[in-house]
Amino acid sequence: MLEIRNLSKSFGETRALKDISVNFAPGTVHCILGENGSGKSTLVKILSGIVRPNTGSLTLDGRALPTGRPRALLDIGLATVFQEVLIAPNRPVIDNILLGLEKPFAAPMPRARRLEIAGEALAKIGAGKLPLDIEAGRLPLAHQQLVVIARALARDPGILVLDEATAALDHDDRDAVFECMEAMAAAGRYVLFISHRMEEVMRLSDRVSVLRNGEHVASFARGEFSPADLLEKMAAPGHARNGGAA
Ligand SMILES: Nc1ncnc2c1ncn2[C@@H]1O[C@H](COP(=O)(O)OP(=O)(O)OP(=O)(O)O)[C@@H](O)[C@H]1O
Repeated sequence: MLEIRNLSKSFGETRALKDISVNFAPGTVHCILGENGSGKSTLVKILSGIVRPNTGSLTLDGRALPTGRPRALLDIGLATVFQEVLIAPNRPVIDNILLGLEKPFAAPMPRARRLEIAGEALAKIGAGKLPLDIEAGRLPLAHQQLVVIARALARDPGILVLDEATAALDHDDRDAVFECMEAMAAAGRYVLFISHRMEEVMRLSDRVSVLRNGEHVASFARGEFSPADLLEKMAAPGHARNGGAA
Protein backbone atom coordinates (compact mmCIF):
# COMPACT_ATOMS: atom_id res chain seq x y z
CA MET A 1 0.00 0.00 0.00
CA LEU A 2 1.18 3.51 -0.84
CA GLU A 3 -0.03 5.86 1.87
CA ILE A 4 0.05 9.60 2.12
CA ARG A 5 -0.64 10.91 5.59
CA ASN A 6 -1.53 14.40 6.73
CA LEU A 7 0.21 16.17 3.85
CA SER A 8 0.08 19.93 3.93
CA LYS A 9 1.76 22.43 1.65
CA SER A 10 1.56 26.20 1.56
CA PHE A 11 3.02 28.63 -0.93
CA GLY A 12 3.14 31.89 1.00
CA GLU A 13 -0.45 32.62 2.00
CA THR A 14 -1.88 29.94 -0.32
CA ARG A 15 -2.67 26.65 1.36
CA ALA A 16 -2.38 24.36 -1.67
CA LEU A 17 -2.87 21.14 0.35
CA LYS A 18 -4.55 20.93 3.73
CA ASP A 19 -3.88 17.79 5.74
CA ILE A 20 -4.43 15.30 2.92
CA SER A 21 -4.49 11.55 3.67
CA VAL A 22 -5.13 8.99 0.90
CA ASN A 23 -4.29 5.29 0.47
CA PHE A 24 -3.35 3.89 -2.94
CA ALA A 25 -3.54 0.15 -3.52
CA PRO A 26 -1.37 -1.83 -5.95
CA GLY A 27 -3.21 -3.27 -8.93
CA THR A 28 -5.53 -0.30 -9.29
CA VAL A 29 -5.87 2.77 -11.44
CA HIS A 30 -6.53 5.47 -8.86
CA CYS A 31 -7.69 8.81 -10.25
CA ILE A 32 -7.29 12.12 -8.49
CA LEU A 33 -9.99 14.48 -9.63
CA GLY A 34 -10.44 18.15 -8.87
CA GLU A 35 -11.08 21.56 -10.36
CA ASN A 36 -8.24 23.86 -11.38
CA GLY A 37 -6.39 25.00 -8.29
CA SER A 38 -7.68 22.17 -6.09
CA GLY A 39 -4.14 20.98 -5.35
CA LYS A 40 -3.69 18.05 -7.76
CA SER A 41 -0.39 19.21 -9.24
CA THR A 42 1.01 20.05 -5.83
CA LEU A 43 0.21 16.52 -4.70
CA VAL A 44 1.94 15.09 -7.79
CA LYS A 45 4.98 17.30 -7.24
CA ILE A 46 5.22 16.04 -3.66
CA LEU A 47 4.87 12.43 -4.83
CA SER A 48 7.63 12.93 -7.40
CA GLY A 49 9.86 14.73 -4.89
CA ILE A 50 10.16 18.08 -6.65
CA VAL A 51 8.17 19.80 -3.90
CA ARG A 52 8.71 19.06 -0.23
CA PRO A 53 5.60 19.07 1.97
CA ASN A 54 5.44 21.29 5.06
CA THR A 55 4.05 18.39 7.05
CA GLY A 56 3.06 14.78 6.46
CA SER A 57 4.58 11.57 5.20
CA LEU A 58 4.62 9.12 2.30
CA THR A 59 5.02 5.41 3.03
CA LEU A 60 5.20 2.35 0.80
CA ASP A 61 4.28 -0.91 2.55
CA GLY A 62 5.00 0.81 5.85
CA ARG A 63 8.43 2.15 4.88
CA ALA A 64 8.94 5.90 4.76
CA LEU A 65 9.64 7.29 1.30
CA PRO A 66 12.21 10.03 0.80
CA THR A 67 10.19 13.24 0.37
CA GLY A 68 11.80 16.06 -1.54
CA ARG A 69 14.31 13.80 -3.30
CA PRO A 70 13.29 13.15 -6.93
CA ARG A 71 16.28 10.94 -7.74
CA ALA A 72 15.71 8.70 -4.71
CA LEU A 73 12.03 8.34 -5.58
CA LEU A 74 12.89 7.45 -9.19
CA ASP A 75 15.31 4.84 -7.90
CA ILE A 76 12.61 3.13 -5.85
CA GLY A 77 10.50 2.87 -9.01
CA LEU A 78 8.24 5.92 -8.95
CA ALA A 79 7.98 7.52 -12.40
CA THR A 80 5.97 10.66 -13.11
CA VAL A 81 4.76 12.13 -16.39
CA PHE A 82 3.76 15.77 -16.18
CA GLN A 83 1.35 17.68 -18.37
CA GLU A 84 4.18 19.86 -19.71
CA VAL A 85 6.10 17.98 -22.39
CA LEU A 86 9.56 17.67 -20.83
CA ILE A 87 11.76 16.75 -23.75
CA ALA A 88 15.35 17.40 -24.79
CA PRO A 89 14.48 18.69 -28.29
CA ASN A 90 17.95 18.41 -29.80
CA ARG A 91 18.55 14.84 -28.66
CA PRO A 92 17.32 11.79 -30.61
CA VAL A 93 14.11 10.10 -29.56
CA ILE A 94 16.02 7.07 -28.28
CA ASP A 95 18.19 9.23 -26.00
CA ASN A 96 15.08 10.94 -24.66
CA ILE A 97 13.53 7.59 -23.78
CA LEU A 98 16.69 6.33 -22.08
CA LEU A 99 17.37 9.64 -20.32
CA GLY A 100 18.39 8.94 -16.75
CA LEU A 101 18.50 5.18 -17.22
CA GLU A 102 22.11 5.25 -18.32
CA LYS A 103 24.28 6.13 -15.36
CA PRO A 104 26.89 8.84 -15.91
CA PHE A 105 30.44 7.41 -16.07
CA ALA A 106 29.12 3.83 -16.48
CA ALA A 107 29.90 1.85 -19.63
CA PRO A 108 27.42 2.82 -22.37
CA MET A 109 24.59 0.40 -23.00
CA PRO A 110 25.03 -1.57 -26.24
CA ARG A 111 22.95 -0.13 -29.09
CA ALA A 112 20.96 -3.34 -29.46
CA ARG A 113 19.91 -3.14 -25.80
CA ARG A 114 19.07 0.56 -26.14
CA LEU A 115 16.90 -0.19 -29.18
CA GLU A 116 15.20 -3.02 -27.34
CA ILE A 117 14.30 -0.94 -24.26
CA ALA A 118 13.10 2.05 -26.28
CA GLY A 119 11.18 -0.11 -28.74
CA GLU A 120 9.44 -2.07 -26.00
CA ALA A 121 8.47 1.09 -24.11
CA LEU A 122 6.98 2.68 -27.23
CA ALA A 123 5.22 -0.54 -28.21
CA LYS A 124 3.41 -0.58 -24.85
CA ILE A 125 1.59 2.59 -25.90
CA GLY A 126 1.10 1.58 -29.53
CA ALA A 127 3.87 3.90 -30.72
CA GLY A 128 6.37 1.30 -31.88
CA LYS A 129 6.60 2.97 -35.28
CA LEU A 130 8.00 6.28 -34.00
CA PRO A 131 11.45 6.91 -35.49
CA LEU A 132 14.12 6.51 -32.81
CA ASP A 133 16.97 8.40 -34.41
CA ILE A 134 15.46 11.77 -35.30
CA GLU A 135 15.68 14.75 -32.97
CA ALA A 136 12.71 14.57 -30.60
CA GLY A 137 11.96 18.27 -31.15
CA ARG A 138 11.08 17.50 -34.78
CA LEU A 139 8.14 15.32 -33.75
CA PRO A 140 4.65 16.81 -33.35
CA LEU A 141 3.93 17.77 -29.75
CA ALA A 142 1.58 14.81 -29.22
CA HIS A 143 4.30 12.38 -30.29
CA GLN A 144 6.81 14.15 -28.05
CA GLN A 145 4.49 13.40 -25.15
CA LEU A 146 4.41 9.73 -26.19
CA VAL A 147 8.21 9.79 -25.99
CA VAL A 148 8.00 11.23 -22.47
CA ILE A 149 5.50 8.54 -21.45
CA ALA A 150 7.76 5.89 -22.98
CA ARG A 151 10.64 7.31 -20.88
CA ALA A 152 8.61 6.60 -17.74
CA LEU A 153 7.67 3.10 -18.97
CA ALA A 154 11.27 2.24 -19.87
CA ARG A 155 12.04 2.33 -16.15
CA ASP A 156 9.48 -0.42 -15.60
CA PRO A 157 8.00 1.62 -12.74
CA GLY A 158 6.26 0.05 -9.79
CA ILE A 159 4.38 3.33 -9.33
CA LEU A 160 3.36 5.32 -12.42
CA VAL A 161 1.96 8.82 -11.92
CA LEU A 162 0.40 10.63 -14.88
CA ASP A 163 -0.51 14.27 -14.28
CA GLU A 164 -2.94 15.25 -17.07
CA ALA A 165 -0.34 13.60 -19.27
CA THR A 166 -2.73 12.54 -22.00
CA ALA A 167 -4.20 16.00 -22.63
CA ALA A 168 -2.07 16.62 -25.75
CA LEU A 169 -2.73 13.22 -27.33
CA ASP A 170 -5.17 12.39 -30.09
CA HIS A 171 -7.97 9.93 -29.46
CA ASP A 172 -6.24 6.74 -30.62
CA ASP A 173 -2.98 7.48 -28.83
CA ARG A 174 -4.88 8.31 -25.66
CA ASP A 175 -6.72 5.01 -25.87
CA ALA A 176 -3.43 3.15 -26.27
CA VAL A 177 -2.01 4.89 -23.18
CA PHE A 178 -5.16 4.05 -21.20
CA GLU A 179 -4.87 0.40 -22.22
CA CYS A 180 -1.26 0.41 -21.07
CA MET A 181 -2.29 1.92 -17.71
CA GLU A 182 -4.95 -0.77 -17.30
CA ALA A 183 -2.42 -3.48 -18.19
CA MET A 184 0.05 -2.09 -15.66
CA ALA A 185 -2.58 -2.10 -12.94
CA ALA A 186 -3.57 -5.66 -13.91
CA ALA A 187 0.08 -6.59 -13.44
CA GLY A 188 -0.07 -5.33 -9.85
CA ARG A 189 1.50 -1.89 -10.29
CA TYR A 190 0.28 1.34 -8.78
CA VAL A 191 -1.19 3.69 -11.40
CA LEU A 192 -2.15 7.21 -10.32
CA PHE A 193 -3.93 9.33 -12.88
CA ILE A 194 -4.62 13.00 -12.35
CA SER A 195 -7.36 14.49 -14.46
CA HIS A 196 -10.25 16.87 -14.52
CA ARG A 197 -11.90 15.08 -17.47
CA MET A 198 -14.93 13.22 -16.24
CA GLU A 199 -15.16 10.72 -19.11
CA GLU A 200 -11.56 9.62 -18.56
CA VAL A 201 -12.07 9.28 -14.85
CA MET A 202 -15.26 7.26 -15.36
CA ARG A 203 -13.53 4.94 -17.80
CA LEU A 204 -10.31 4.36 -15.89
CA SER A 205 -10.91 4.60 -12.18
CA ASP A 206 -10.80 1.55 -9.98
CA ARG A 207 -10.82 4.18 -7.30
CA VAL A 208 -11.18 7.94 -7.39
CA SER A 209 -10.28 10.59 -4.82
CA VAL A 210 -11.64 14.10 -5.11
CA LEU A 211 -9.73 17.19 -4.05
CA ARG A 212 -11.47 20.50 -3.48
CA ASN A 213 -9.70 23.64 -2.46
CA GLY A 214 -6.70 21.72 -1.13
CA GLU A 215 -8.76 19.22 0.83
CA HIS A 216 -9.44 15.55 0.25
CA VAL A 217 -13.24 15.56 0.24
CA ALA A 218 -14.10 11.99 -0.83
CA SER A 219 -12.82 8.68 -2.17
CA PHE A 220 -14.97 6.13 -4.01
CA ALA A 221 -14.41 2.61 -5.34
CA ARG A 222 -15.52 1.65 -8.87
CA GLY A 223 -19.28 1.14 -8.95
CA GLU A 224 -19.83 3.44 -5.96
CA PHE A 225 -19.99 6.74 -7.84
CA SER A 226 -21.66 8.48 -10.77
CA PRO A 227 -20.48 11.60 -12.62
CA ALA A 228 -23.06 13.57 -10.61
CA ASP A 229 -21.54 12.32 -7.35
CA LEU A 230 -18.09 13.42 -8.45
CA LEU A 231 -19.26 16.82 -9.72
CA GLU A 232 -21.01 17.44 -6.46
CA LYS A 233 -17.86 16.69 -4.50
CA MET A 234 -15.69 18.81 -6.81
CA ALA A 235 -17.92 21.88 -6.59
CA ALA A 236 -17.77 24.32 -3.71
CA PRO A 237 -20.66 23.81 -1.28
CA GLY A 238 -23.68 25.74 -2.51
CA HIS A 239 -22.25 25.86 -6.05
CA ALA A 240 -22.99 22.36 -7.34
CA ARG A 241 -22.79 22.40 -11.13
CA ASN A 242 -25.23 21.04 -13.65
CA GLY A 243 -25.94 17.44 -12.73
CA GLY A 244 -24.12 17.81 -9.48
CA ALA A 245 -26.86 18.94 -7.14
CA ALA A 246 -27.84 16.22 -4.68
N1 LIG B 1 4.78 27.46 -6.80
C1 LIG B 1 3.64 28.03 -6.38
N2 LIG B 1 3.65 29.26 -5.86
C2 LIG B 1 2.52 29.86 -5.40
N3 LIG B 1 1.30 29.26 -5.46
C3 LIG B 1 1.23 28.04 -5.98
C4 LIG B 1 2.38 27.36 -6.48
N4 LIG B 1 1.99 26.14 -6.95
C5 LIG B 1 0.65 26.08 -6.75
N5 LIG B 1 0.19 27.21 -6.17
C6 LIG B 1 -1.20 27.49 -5.78
O1 LIG B 1 -1.66 26.37 -5.04
C7 LIG B 1 -3.02 26.07 -5.37
C8 LIG B 1 -3.12 24.66 -5.88
O2 LIG B 1 -2.46 24.59 -7.16
P1 LIG B 1 -2.26 23.25 -7.97
O3 LIG B 1 -1.47 23.62 -9.21
O4 LIG B 1 -1.73 22.19 -7.10
O5 LIG B 1 -3.75 22.89 -8.38
P2 LIG B 1 -4.28 21.95 -9.53
O6 LIG B 1 -5.49 21.26 -8.99
O7 LIG B 1 -3.19 21.10 -10.05
O8 LIG B 1 -4.71 22.98 -10.65
P3 LIG B 1 -4.47 22.93 -12.23
O9 LIG B 1 -5.43 21.89 -12.73
O10 LIG B 1 -4.82 24.34 -12.65
O11 LIG B 1 -3.02 22.60 -12.44
C9 LIG B 1 -3.45 27.12 -6.39
O12 LIG B 1 -4.09 28.17 -5.67
C10 LIG B 1 -2.14 27.60 -6.97
O13 LIG B 1 -2.24 28.92 -7.44
